[in-house]
Amino acid sequence: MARGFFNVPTAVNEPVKAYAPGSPEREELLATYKEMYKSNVDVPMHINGEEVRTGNTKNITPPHDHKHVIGQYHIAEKKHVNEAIATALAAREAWSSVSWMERASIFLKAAELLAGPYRAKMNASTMLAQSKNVHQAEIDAACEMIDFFRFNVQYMTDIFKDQPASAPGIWNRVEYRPLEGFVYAISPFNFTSIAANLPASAALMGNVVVWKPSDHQAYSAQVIVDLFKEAGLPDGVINVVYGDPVMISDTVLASPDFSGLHFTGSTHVFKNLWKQIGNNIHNYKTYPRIVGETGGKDFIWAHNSANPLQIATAITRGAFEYQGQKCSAASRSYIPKSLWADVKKHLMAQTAELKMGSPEDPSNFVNAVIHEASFDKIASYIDAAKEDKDAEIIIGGNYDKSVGYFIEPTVIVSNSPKYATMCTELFGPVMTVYVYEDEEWEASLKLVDESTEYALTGAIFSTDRYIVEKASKALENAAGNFYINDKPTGAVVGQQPFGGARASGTNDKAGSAQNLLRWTSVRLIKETFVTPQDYKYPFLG
Ligand SMILES: NC(=O)c1ccc[n+]([C@@H]2O[C@H](COP(=O)([O-])OP(=O)(O)OC[C@H]3O[C@@H](n4cnc5c(N)ncnc54)[C@H](O)[C@@H]3O)[C@@H](O)[C@H]2O)c1
Ligand SMILES: N[C@@H](CCC=O)C(=O)O
Repeated sequence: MARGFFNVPTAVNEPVKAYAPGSPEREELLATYKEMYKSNVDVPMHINGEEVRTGNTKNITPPHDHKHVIGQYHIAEKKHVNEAIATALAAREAWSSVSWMERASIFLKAAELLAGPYRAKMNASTMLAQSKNVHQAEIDAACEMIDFFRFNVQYMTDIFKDQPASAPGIWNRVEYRPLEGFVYAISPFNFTSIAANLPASAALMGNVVVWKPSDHQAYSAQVIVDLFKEAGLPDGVINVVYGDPVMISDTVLASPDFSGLHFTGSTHVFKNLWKQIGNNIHNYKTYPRIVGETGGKDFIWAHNSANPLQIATAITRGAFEYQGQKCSAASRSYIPKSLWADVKKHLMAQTAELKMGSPEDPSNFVNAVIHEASFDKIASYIDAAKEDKDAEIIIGGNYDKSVGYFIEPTVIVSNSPKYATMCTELFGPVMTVYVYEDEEWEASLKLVDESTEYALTGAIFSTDRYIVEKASKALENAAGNFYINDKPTGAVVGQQPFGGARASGTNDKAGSAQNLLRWTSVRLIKETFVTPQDYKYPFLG
């Protein structure tokens, strides 16, 4: 019961810890990693707050050390998915009517727990099972997740404040109801923070959720569940199931109470889910909300007024951090001929310094790609580039999966702007460069715009403001997150709301009020204080 118009704490970004040698945070994190490496974790599903173990399990193995089993997770049969749906619906009445401050408090508490006692666990599980280095784990699993919780609370109250005008004698108001039914959250392997945010953003707005994490993120998903529980999230609000994504999705999407999909993952999976929802549309009680952030083929475009060292640095960080497994990762570059020799020189120098190996050694900048299927796919494109006359590998090109799924940061130069690796999302540490004639810079912008189906992130480099303006205009639909003189990765909640259009998603901007609005169904209430009792217009006399 609210007895006041409360202000929530002003959201601020969680400072990124440095983990410098000898620092207490580094010692705690590496000790936690070592402990988890030996732990043999048993990850259950979570339905109505109960841990559900089916005995039907799959192993969890570090991508950089895939012969070592660090635990297992339990997978669902159809009946568990139906239980998760029924449980969510049973929890809905209490959760949807509890005051928003109670919901806000839970997620604000989760933010503080994660900033403190859960930080090392969340980061270490992400390093271990998703193969992120210390810095990549910290900016994702700790800071971005904390930011999602804090900023979403603030955005929720900003939304609530948006109220209509009222003419004399009446009071118009809107209430932001949760959707009628339940939300289905499907999350990817690559960002622990996204995995937490997909169910949490819907739950914050009063919805109940069935959450299917990626199999490859199960370890840190368990830490997220523990965090929510300790923060006070009631049983049944977020229910977690693992297993066959097709069976789980078929079951969920067959429910008449399905009211929203919050998806992040690849484009083809999202398109198929959309189609399936369309085919089932006559069965649903309400039109489901569909929010999906999907694939990308993110670009770096440079003009000859740009600084070659800055371009090379943007490629090294933008393409190779987290092994190119960010949806925002740069994977195609367009460089003017007059700058290419310098850019190449800096790129060779920088990539020569990159160390590759287990995240347990913080000096390793590059770790392993997520699983064998991904490794094999990336390796096959590298092999093709070794043969193709249109392509030349100038950096990297080696790979080895004997211990972990390691692929060297690789740079391909292609003389064809439509070469396969200029257009296809590989989701690995591969950058393809197309060198264009300086005077053809306008035509090269057209190539950037038209070479792929995606429009997620992109970066342009120039010191000439006329060029910056022209390129920004020419590429206005080519990226939902557009960067000027900076790499195209590393969006920060509250600063760069994230998402793309075209085949990259519905662009509902994770970490923004726009996203939260999708999880509400507005009820307008008009109350008249002096209710008319005479139907006649004045001119009728
Ligand atoms: N735009 C963004 O914000 C964003 C952010 C992160 C990742 N991504 C994209 O995600 C992809 C990488 O993540 P991934 O490998 O985990 O993606 P993925 O599509 O393989 O899996 C994502 C989720 O969908 C599930 N899934 C897989 N097949 C399914 C099916 N047939 N039906 C229902 N669910 C299914 C998976 O189990 C997982 O939970 C890349 O394409 C990347 O660009 C996009
Ligand atoms: N928001 C992240 C990317 C998330 C997708 O994988 C970034 O901006 O780098």
